[in-house]
Amino acid sequence: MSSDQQQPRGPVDSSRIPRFAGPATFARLPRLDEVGRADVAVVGVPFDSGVSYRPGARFGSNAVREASRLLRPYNPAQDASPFALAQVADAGDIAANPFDIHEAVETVERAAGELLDTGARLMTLGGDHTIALPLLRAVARKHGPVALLHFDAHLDTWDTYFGAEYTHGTPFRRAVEEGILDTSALSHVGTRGPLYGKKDLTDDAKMGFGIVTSADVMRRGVDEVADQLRQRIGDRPLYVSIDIDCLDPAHAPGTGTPEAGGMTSRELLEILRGLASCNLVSADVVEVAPAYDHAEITSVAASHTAYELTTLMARRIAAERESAER
Ligand SMILES: N=C(N)NCCCC(=O)O
Ligand SMILES: [Zn+2]
Ligand SMILES: [Zn+2]
Repeated sequence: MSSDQQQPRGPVDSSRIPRFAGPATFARLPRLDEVGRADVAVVGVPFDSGVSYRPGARFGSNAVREASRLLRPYNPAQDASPFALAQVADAGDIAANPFDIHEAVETVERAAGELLDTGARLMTLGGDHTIALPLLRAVARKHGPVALLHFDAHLDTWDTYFGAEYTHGTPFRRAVEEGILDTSALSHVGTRGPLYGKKDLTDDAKMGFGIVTSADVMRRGVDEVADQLRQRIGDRPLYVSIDIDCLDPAHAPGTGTPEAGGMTSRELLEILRGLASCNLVSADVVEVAPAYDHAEITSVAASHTAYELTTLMARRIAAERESAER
């Protein structure tokens, strides 16, 4: 860090103020309005009007914030202190219309674009998976078509539900149609469970997606999977979208469309750590529905997932700053 730069303001000191006291921001970090600008803006999108089964992900953003109180400032798995490497701040919530999906999608795209215009990378806490589409639109407006790494039990490349084009099962088909994804670097990880027909898979492959199923992760192991993903992504601008239902219901019961046979939270976190060299430009963690959770199992997993993603972004920001100063 050059001497003229201010040190980032980190989390509240949990040895002085108990971590269960005070309002919850992500990881007890300052609010964006307290620090002015951020390198990584953690933003909530409490929207779940695009779900096909159990509702409730609108309460996910705040559940993840609450569960993130126990996060600590040093990440040993990545040997990095993310909140010292970069200014990470909680940007609050994007208020989207729960009764009008088209309007909500526009609101999320506009608000995300405004945050990106400040130079921040986004760590978004959902909300249901519908919100990935406007987030990708905003990111692609800045970076051009991006590589996508999508962790999910589901493909989310279906066409419509009840005639609706914007739902949590359709964001990535829309994104491919709109040309905002780099179709040479699209991967699903954690895929499993029953489909409507084989065509779901052939359509998905035609769009350019590669699939690493949850069984592949178990058989091949996390290091080999991460190596393969890293090779496919290269140095392209990368967006990572994590549907918490990529985890087994034992690791993430609090979600709207659970499927048996999923990854463990340990596998997810390890694969993410294996992406350390990638140019992660923004990310989301979605589909946490706390009403079906127990003992914060799901929101704790989601908060640690967001912490690993934030660490990846902070490390990349620090590396870019160093190479610019050289
Ligand atoms: N994105 C999530 N979580 N689920 C999509 C499931 C769509 C369906 O009900 O077929
Ligand atoms: Zn899913
Ligand atoms: Zn999904």
